[in-house]
Amino acid sequence: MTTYGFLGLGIMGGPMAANLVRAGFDVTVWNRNPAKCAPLVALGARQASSPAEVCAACDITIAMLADPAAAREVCFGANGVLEGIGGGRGYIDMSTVDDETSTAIGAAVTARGGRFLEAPVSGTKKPAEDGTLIILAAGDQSLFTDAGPAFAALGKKCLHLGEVGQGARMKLVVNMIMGQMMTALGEGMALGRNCGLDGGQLLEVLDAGAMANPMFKGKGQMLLSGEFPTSFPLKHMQKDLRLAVELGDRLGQPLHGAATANESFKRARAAGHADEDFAAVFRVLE
Ligand SMILES: NC(=O)C1=CN([C@@H]2O[C@H](COP(=O)(O)OP(=O)(O)OC[C@H]3O[C@@H](n4cnc5c(N)ncnc54)[C@H](OP(=O)(O)O)[C@@H]3O)[C@@H](O)[C@H]2O)C=CC1
Ligand SMILES: O=CCCC(=O)O
Repeated sequence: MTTYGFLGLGIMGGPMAANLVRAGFDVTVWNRNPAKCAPLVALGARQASSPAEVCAACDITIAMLADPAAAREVCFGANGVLEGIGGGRGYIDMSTVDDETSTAIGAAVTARGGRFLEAPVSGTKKPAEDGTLIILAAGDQSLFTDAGPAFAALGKKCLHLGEVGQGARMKLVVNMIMGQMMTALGEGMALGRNCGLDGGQLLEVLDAGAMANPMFKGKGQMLLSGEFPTSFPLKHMQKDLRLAVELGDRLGQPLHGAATANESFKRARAAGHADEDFAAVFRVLE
């Protein structure tokens, strides 16, 4: 039976690794802060002391890390992925990173004799817990096939988008749209309230018409309550907008809306809302 490693047990990685254990897979976990391994070990996972140890021991290792810097450090750093990968074993990076980072990691893993797939996800904390993520994979086709049973435990939909880089690009485009939807809702709520409208009725009107969507429904309630319990940290959305704007810059593609949304998220991050849910961008819009 295929053995799995899991690197990065944050908001997303913790429940994803737990779903693999619950699905009956043999799972070995590692996290920079080792305390986060304890709930997984209690479920039946093994704990390793470095990414290298995980990659050497497991047929397929999955990573879910904060950002490009974290993904590079875990791959290229001391006792990192490259020191354990090889022999056709697989490495699947599910973190949201830029295409250049993913391509560099993929090339290094392949050069060491490993197989590489990028597989960022749409869906947040609850879908991670429920195993209903949307997996945006790209890269080694044989690894995509081999990891199919694990993807089935993690997600409700799984696409193979082509060469490494296409998964990262799809994820950044999707989140670029989502970030702008969030600032659009926040500005609408701010203007509506300032001109005397009822916020709940604004959400009711939106939900009844062509703009109805689950995100406005869920995040709209956060705007009404003024509470922003974290599913998707604001700092990560700002990172994604930054990476999307950089991608547009490389391609000479104007991204006026994304650049403006990025500035709002930067302000919110600087104002102390980095670890709140990304809906807390409302704080700097209201
Ligand atoms: N939350 C969400 O709704 C979604 C998030 N994503 C993406 O998934 C990824 C993870 O997100 P999420 O779980 O929310 O984030 P968290 O901030 O909760 O977790 C980040 C993880 O990265 C680890 N990490 C950070 N820096 C380093 C480093 N330098 N070296 C090693 N490990 C490091 C953290 O380790 P430690 O515990 O030690 O700090 C932690 O395990 C991000 O790329 C995010 O954009 C994608 C879809 C939805
Ligand atoms: O990257 C985070 C995306 C959150 C979501 O898709 O709901």
